[in-house]
Amino acid sequence: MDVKAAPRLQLSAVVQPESIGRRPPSTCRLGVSREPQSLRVFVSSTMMRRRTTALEVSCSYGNISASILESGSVRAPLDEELILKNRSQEIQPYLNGRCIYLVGMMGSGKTTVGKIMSQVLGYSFCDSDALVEEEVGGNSVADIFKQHGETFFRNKETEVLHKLSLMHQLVISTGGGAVTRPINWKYMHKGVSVWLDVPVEALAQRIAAVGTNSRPLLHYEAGDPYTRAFMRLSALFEERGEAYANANARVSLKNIAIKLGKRDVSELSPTDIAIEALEQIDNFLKGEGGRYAEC
Ligand SMILES: Nc1ncnc2c1ncn2[C@@H]1O[C@H](COP(=O)(O)OP(=O)(O)O)[C@@H](O)[C@H]1O
Ligand SMILES: O=C(O)C1=C[C@@H](OP(=O)(O)O)[C@@H](O)[C@H](O)C1
Repeated sequence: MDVKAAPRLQLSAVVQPESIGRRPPSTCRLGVSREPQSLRVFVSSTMMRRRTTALEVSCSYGNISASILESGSVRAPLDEELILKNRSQEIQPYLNGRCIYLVGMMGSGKTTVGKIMSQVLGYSFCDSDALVEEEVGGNSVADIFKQHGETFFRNKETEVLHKLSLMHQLVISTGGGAVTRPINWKYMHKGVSVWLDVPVEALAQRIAAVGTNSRPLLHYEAGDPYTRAFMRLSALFEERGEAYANANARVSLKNIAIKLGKRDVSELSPTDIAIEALEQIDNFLKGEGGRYAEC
């Protein structure tokens, strides 16, 4: 390899991740260590939160390949960022500004995954629970349940979904029970709905880790946190499984794990799930209305 060519090569390899992010880094430092058949390029920038990403640039007979060795700092590894961006570009013309409604059980990742999707699509993110809380003077969902009861909450949730159905370019994280009222589907079908289908065991693990204070429907069971979350979520899923299947697209974490060769759904990152969500939306939009497309 012509080592004089290395600095130019490093720069193009480094610039690419930034060009697909929101904005360029305010500082960017490069370091190079040279070994016999390869160069290692270390990049750190303030955008990458001052941690270091190492790219390995290797050379054989003039062909150059770059691969990420380690990326502790970037929001998602380079290839995932690219896939996300490509998928979002593919669906934009078909989506045509329609809102995306994420539905799924409590803890299924509607908020976490929804924020990633909204960023990459250039949409705003919105949480229907938070809008209900605003409508009720800033009271938390748990307080609304306590003071006014579930029916009052559900009525407010329906009002909020009605208002949202008149809007565009939003990724909306809906409350886990929004699917139970047919009128809510009338509103959600103004946009594209996506079911995050997460096994109950994984939901229970996530909920047990964060506690049930903000989720009144899970709050009162006795027993250890995992078991009580598991019991309650299983019963709710039994009631609601069919309602979630009204969604236009289904994102099955079990299927993603199989596809990516992971042993368990707990090994999937929110970005893996966002990528699959965009793919399933793509399938739905291009297929003109199949109920949902399997992985
Ligand atoms: N893919 C994931 N892997 C592990 N934990 C996750 C994942 N997605 C979300 N979580 C965690 O699960 C909890 C619930 O996620 P959240 O996005 O709030 O779900 P929802 O909005 O559907 O109730 C949070 O603590 C979140 O950090
Ligand atoms: O499943 C449900 O019935 C509920 C889910 C909650 O939202 P998340 O799914 O965002 O936790 C919230 O709307 C309320 O506690 C009721």
